[in-house]
Amino acid sequence: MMVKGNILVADDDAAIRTVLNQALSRVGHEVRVTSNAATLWRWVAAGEGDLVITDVVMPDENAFDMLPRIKKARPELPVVVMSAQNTFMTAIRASETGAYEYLPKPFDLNELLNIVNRALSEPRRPQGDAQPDEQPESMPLVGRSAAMQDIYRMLARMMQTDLTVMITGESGTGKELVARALHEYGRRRNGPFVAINMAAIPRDLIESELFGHEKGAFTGAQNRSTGRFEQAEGGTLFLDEIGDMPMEAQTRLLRVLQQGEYTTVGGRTPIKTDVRIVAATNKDLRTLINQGLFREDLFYRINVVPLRLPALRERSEDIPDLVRHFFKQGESEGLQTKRISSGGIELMKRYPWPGNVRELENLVRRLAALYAQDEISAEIIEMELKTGAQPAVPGGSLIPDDLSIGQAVEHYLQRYFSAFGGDLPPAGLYQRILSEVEFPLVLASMTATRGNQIKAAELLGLNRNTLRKKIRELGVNVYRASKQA
Ligand SMILES: Nc1ncnc2c1ncn2[C@@H]1O[C@H](COP(=O)(O)OP(=O)(O)OP(=O)(O)O)[C@@H](O)[C@H]1O
Repeated sequence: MMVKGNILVADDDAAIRTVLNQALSRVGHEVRVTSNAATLWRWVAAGEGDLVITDVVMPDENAFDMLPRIKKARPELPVVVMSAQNTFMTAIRASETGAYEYLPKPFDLNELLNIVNRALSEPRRPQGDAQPDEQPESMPLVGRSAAMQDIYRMLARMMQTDLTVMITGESGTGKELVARALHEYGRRRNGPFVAINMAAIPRDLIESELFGHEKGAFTGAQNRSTGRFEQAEGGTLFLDEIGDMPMEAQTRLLRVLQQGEYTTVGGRTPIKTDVRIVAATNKDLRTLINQGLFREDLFYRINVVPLRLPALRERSEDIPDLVRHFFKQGESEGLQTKRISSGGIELMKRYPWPGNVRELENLVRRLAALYAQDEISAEIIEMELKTGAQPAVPGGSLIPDDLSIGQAVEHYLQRYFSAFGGDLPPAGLYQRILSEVEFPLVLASMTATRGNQIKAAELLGLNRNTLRKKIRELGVNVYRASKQA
């Protein structure tokens, strides 16, 4: 159902005013438009309008500076903020200053109409306190692609809540970074952020790590120990690789989520807990549920807000920003800042990045550390990316079809050594080359068996546990198709 309202529009761009005026009037709203902040403020102060749509940067005032005043004068007036500066911080500021919704420009008119309709039909209540916060000097998340815009908006919304967030995405897409941002910009920022990686802890110790144990609870438990839940009290607990959580620990976790309390291993007294849970996985939990390895009821409890981080190849337009960001980071640690030639950037945009942002970060650091020249040429990028390139890349392979594996490696090594002139490459070459061959091998086998580890192990002639270990070490990820968000 469409609710009609009186809408105030402020934007110094006449074309946007016209478009909004027409679109909103057509569906029956009353619309008033202005090109400046002063007029908008006059209307708002006079009690006019049921909803405001405003641009951020206007000639006389920035909407973010005006928003606290609007919220103070008219706490129930929803304000939709539009901006062409589509960064993480814009979304965060919009949310912190109490904007109803943030829309990166260019926006979709239908989306805007939906937001307007939603804002006008929701029961009126004041949203979020305006808290004029100091701007952090650096942004935690880099990238302005449409895919990242969606993430920023979702994050901005989630920061004002304590809802459980479930982050999915391939290895290296920034799941941990996002979990930290949720904490550091959210309302629990003054509490602790505690991270625990289920894949990195021996399975039989996970329960005790999470919930703590009493003295003598099991062999080797010589003292009482606090768990991560207790350490995270009042803050955020990040459960990384939650798909690797053993069943018993899952049962305990479910109880915490249902009842807000838990007992330590070997303990009797229930302990109340106030912890926000953020979980992450690069596995498809639905597959694990089907295999009986993950509790379905727990899944529904933690999948309250699913957030799917895009793979880097789905947002290759962010690569130049990321490259600049990582060179700058390296610079603050004493590495040389460099540029990558436009041809080099093009190659990087076509590369599939199986290790996602982490792989890109490593490459940029390697370039900063290993090469003397200011501008990194396309040839160097081609050579550096070559071992990771997979034959079936859309847009063309970098390796000729008729090359054997041995020839390809030989070819790579020749160019690799020559890139160092007379010097030797860094130590550890044997393992590096082997794992670069292992990666595509394991990935191809897992893809061919559609992620079935038993079949892939058989195909490779490896023990299942060995394969599991390799998958983890190499960061192989085959659950590409799990679209959830
Ligand atoms: N949008 C981004 N902007 C800047 N840096 C990023 C971004 N995304 C990821 N990174 C960087 O890439 C690296 C990998 O990110 P992170 O560890 O958060 O990934 P992950 O998805 O948790 O990986 P895994 O599943 O392997 O644990 C980190 O160094 C992180 O700082």
